[in-house]
Amino acid sequence: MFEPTLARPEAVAAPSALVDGEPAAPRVAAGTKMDVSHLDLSYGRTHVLRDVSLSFPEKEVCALIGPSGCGKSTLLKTLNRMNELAPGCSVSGLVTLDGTDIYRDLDAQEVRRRVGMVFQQPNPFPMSIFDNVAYGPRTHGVRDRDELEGRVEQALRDAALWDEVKDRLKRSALGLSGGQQQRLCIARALAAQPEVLLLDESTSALDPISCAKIEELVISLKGSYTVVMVTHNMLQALRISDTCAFFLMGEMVEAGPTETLFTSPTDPRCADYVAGRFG
Ligand SMILES: Nc1ncnc2c1ncn2[C@@H]1O[C@H](COP(=O)(O)OP(=O)(O)OP(=O)(O)O)[C@@H](O)[C@H]1O
Repeated sequence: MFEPTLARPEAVAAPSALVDGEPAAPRVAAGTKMDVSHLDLSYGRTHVLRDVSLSFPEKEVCALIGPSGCGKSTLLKTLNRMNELAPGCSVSGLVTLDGTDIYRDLDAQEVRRRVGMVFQQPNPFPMSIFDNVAYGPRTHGVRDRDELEGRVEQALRDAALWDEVKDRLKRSALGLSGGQQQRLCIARALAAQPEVLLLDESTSALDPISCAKIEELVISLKGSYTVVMVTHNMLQALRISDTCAFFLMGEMVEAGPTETLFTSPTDPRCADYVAGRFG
């Protein structure tokens, strides 16, 4: 076991700061689900994120784009404190969920329950389809069989997988196709009833049909969840995201409504990237 060396983030605009003895109101705009302010992150001596500030509007999809190694996945992991699991990681700045500082004022387990994550490669547990989806609720103390069954069915329906698996819930999840496995992983994340869903290149390992199903799924999830996704697929970002942020070498270069970012970006580096001239 290693000890994470996470530095306590220095609150830049701590929502819990006292002003004249009264708690200050959260300094995030209405409609903002998560907010990142002046975030810096290093792995040992490698400075990976530099003074990143970015807001994630509630119940919208935000795509993080940029060339390989620019820090997209690292930023994603700071949103549910997964970065703490990497040795030598230190972070400063402020990350809030509904205006609350997730590093100072929330427990890491609570953050990870409220902010779920799905990875690039489908990673179902070697257990039944039912047990995969029930895993989160069980971990959070749900024991009642009816409640568990209800949660599993709802999550599988939300992940557009119920009809394909309802007759084989006791069979191994490893027998599903890659695309089905990834939707199962989304169902597993949804069963924990998160408020935010992080998708880290979650379609890049899939065939085009499975990829299209996940894209449809993400579109259907907005309205219920706030989604932040990392993608290398510009067309995918254009198809399914509402807002988009372009990163380069650890800096957030430009962010805004996806259509604006793709049709009339202000920064020439962003213009070159979305036009496919590099990356
Ligand atoms: N656990 C870690 N320890 C040390 N360095 C890391 C770690 N994770 C990532 N890095 C480094 O941080 C930088 C950003 O990596 P990150 O994975 O966030 O980039 P990315 O934009 O998501 O890249 P890609 O698109 O290729 O997935 C890279 O230089 C990477 O080598």
